[in-house]
Amino acid sequence: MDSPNEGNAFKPLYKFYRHLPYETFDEYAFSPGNLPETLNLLDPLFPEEYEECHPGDLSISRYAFNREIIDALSSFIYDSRSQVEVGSITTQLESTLAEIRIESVPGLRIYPGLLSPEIQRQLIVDIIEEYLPPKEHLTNLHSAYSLPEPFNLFGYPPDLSISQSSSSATAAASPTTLSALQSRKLRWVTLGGQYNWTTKQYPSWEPQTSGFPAFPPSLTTLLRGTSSAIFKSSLVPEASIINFYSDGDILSPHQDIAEKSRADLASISIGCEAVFFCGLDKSSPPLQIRLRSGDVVLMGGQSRFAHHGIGRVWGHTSPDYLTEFDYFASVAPANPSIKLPPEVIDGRKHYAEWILSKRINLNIRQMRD
Ligand SMILES: O=C(O)CCC(=O)C(=O)O
Ligand SMILES: [Fe+2]
Repeated sequence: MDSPNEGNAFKPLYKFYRHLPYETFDEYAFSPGNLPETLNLLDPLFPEEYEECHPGDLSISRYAFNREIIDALSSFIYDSRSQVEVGSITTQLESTLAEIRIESVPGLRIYPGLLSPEIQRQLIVDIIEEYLPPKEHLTNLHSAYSLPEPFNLFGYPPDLSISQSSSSATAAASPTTLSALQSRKLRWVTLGGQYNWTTKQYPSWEPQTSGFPAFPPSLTTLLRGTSSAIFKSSLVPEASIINFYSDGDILSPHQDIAEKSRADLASISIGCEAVFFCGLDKSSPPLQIRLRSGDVVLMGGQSRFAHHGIGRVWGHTSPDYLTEFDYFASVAPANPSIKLPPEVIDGRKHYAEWILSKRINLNIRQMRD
């Protein structure tokens, strides 16, 4: 058995980033040459800075956003919400799309800022209003608490009391409030094939059988579209874990190996900034990648089973286009035939404030070949 610290080159980096002020992190990202050798921070928006210190380790491709790409990205909004303005998605036509590959972690691909502000806002609305409420979509809270049904994170007064679940074997969960769930207690929700965190397995039943929540169609549209137009990836989205992070949170190093497929894993970042660690083995310092809202990371090839984790999240670093209330008021629901109850519409005024200090990560997986 591995002794936890021996040969673990990730550990000192967690320690380093833990108390690093955001301003210093930001400075380091612009001057990786000034960093101690183990700190090779890659800022995907400015890969040339990194390339200067690690010549030959990056390959950077830049493409113009063409019609096929824009159509693929906007179909996420168009398909389900036919009348919605596409806004800045079309302005992306004038910009370029970067794909960054890293020699030292083969198969890893980074697409900085791929998802437009519209898509990010849509995802936030869908997560709160479509993905969290169904009770089949398990969260870290279900085993400990009796959650209101449907579980609308902002659909009830914040002081709503949340009692311990009767089946909860743990005395650890004392009664709490909705506002505590919003601020730190909600850590993850699972979509599609429900990963079991205890057995570390996916269920053996097949999609389409009863009790198996369908993978959200809107997310499938987004992933399929981008996979064919941009990623050239065969990923079939079947299961997703959505992580909710707050200021200072980390995610310990791990490998995602429960899937019986080598298909790429797609990972979307929304909200606050983070540093992502990724390396093929634990005994060498991992690559450290600055992740911002709208960035997409694909873990394919050898990197699919790489060791990775989140070194730290910095609160209050979400972009302005997510933190203004007005933007959320106008987002249509994924399913236009569902009329939103007034308390959900009213609750939207809290989304912008919530995302100001949150990082959301959606990682999307194929369970088996
Ligand atoms: O938050 C991230 O970017 C990574 C999340 C992750 O690795 C996981 O949920 O397995
Ligand atoms: Fe992971």
